[in-house]
Amino acid sequence: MIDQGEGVEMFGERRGAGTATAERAGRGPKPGRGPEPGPGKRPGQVQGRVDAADAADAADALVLEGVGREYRRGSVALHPLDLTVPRGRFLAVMGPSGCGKSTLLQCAAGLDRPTRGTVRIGGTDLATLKEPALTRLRRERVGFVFQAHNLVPSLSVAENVALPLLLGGTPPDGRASRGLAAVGLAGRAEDAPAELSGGQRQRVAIARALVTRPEIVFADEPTGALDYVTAREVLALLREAVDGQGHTVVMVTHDPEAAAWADEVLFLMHGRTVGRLARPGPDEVRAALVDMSARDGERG
Ligand SMILES: Nc1ncnc2c1ncn2[C@@H]1O[C@H](COP(=O)(O)OP(=O)(O)OP(=O)(O)O)[C@@H](O)[C@H]1O
Repeated sequence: MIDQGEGVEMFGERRGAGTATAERAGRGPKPGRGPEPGPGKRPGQVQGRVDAADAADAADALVLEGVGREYRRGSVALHPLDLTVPRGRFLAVMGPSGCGKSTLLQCAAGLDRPTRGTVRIGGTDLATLKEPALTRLRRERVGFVFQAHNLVPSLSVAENVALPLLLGGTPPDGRASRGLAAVGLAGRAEDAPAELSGGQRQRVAIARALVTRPEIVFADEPTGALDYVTAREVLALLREAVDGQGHTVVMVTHDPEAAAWADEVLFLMHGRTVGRLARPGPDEVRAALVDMSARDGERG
């Protein structure tokens, strides 16, 4: 059974209608996660990054207020929802095909304009930005990891990682090399993407997504094309990006195993938030999905 929650704030800094069952039970972390935060720290909070915070850093990574998306009149892909993702958190978004996961991600990432509501990334209201500024925000303040890694085949691995910096006119200054080392590919910098395995390419895509130190990383089915072991490696990197480097990740996934790496799982159905779970294990995620479908079936 999962709790209902329309106004969704991770870990309930502003608790809405529902608080996750697992959270109430005070259950600890799952094995296989990254390191736990120390005493007095919020999950995923990294002290160094917080100490270095400037005024902009004080804002939540992502705030959605009443965000909805209608494609045609009467065809609502996303009913108005509220969602806050503080910095340094890892949120997974799940739900059956067509429930609005990609629509939510695209609106939140500034890839699509919602038909109502407000999206703020690091305090910036995306509706106030014209296309060039929005493009710049996506390039400099947002990281993307897709199922298809979207590496440029004619560029080397290192050049692919450096690309977001180069496009913004910023010299990489060793950041691409450090990013590649962080994903365990320091020795492959000069290779072409075609010379890497699928999992290695996805690791390059993660290094590229993090190279600008974005305020938020959106990952759409990042492990969808990977086998179990390789998927775990990729998820461990995303987890480490949050726990070790203070990044914020929002990941759409169909896979309960993948969702269980997140700090919180948000469940959508028919374009609405129908529940959330804090730090669930894969079996709890599976059970929640079954419960959701059963309740939906009862409603007919
Ligand atoms: N460009 C579009 N024009 C019209 N309807 C759309 C468009 N994109 C999505 N939709 C509709 O919006 C709803 C939500 O789609 P969305 O792609 O967000 O779902 P999803 O949960 O990501 O699905 P999946 O898991 O299959 O990728 C669906 O009913 C879909 O048909």
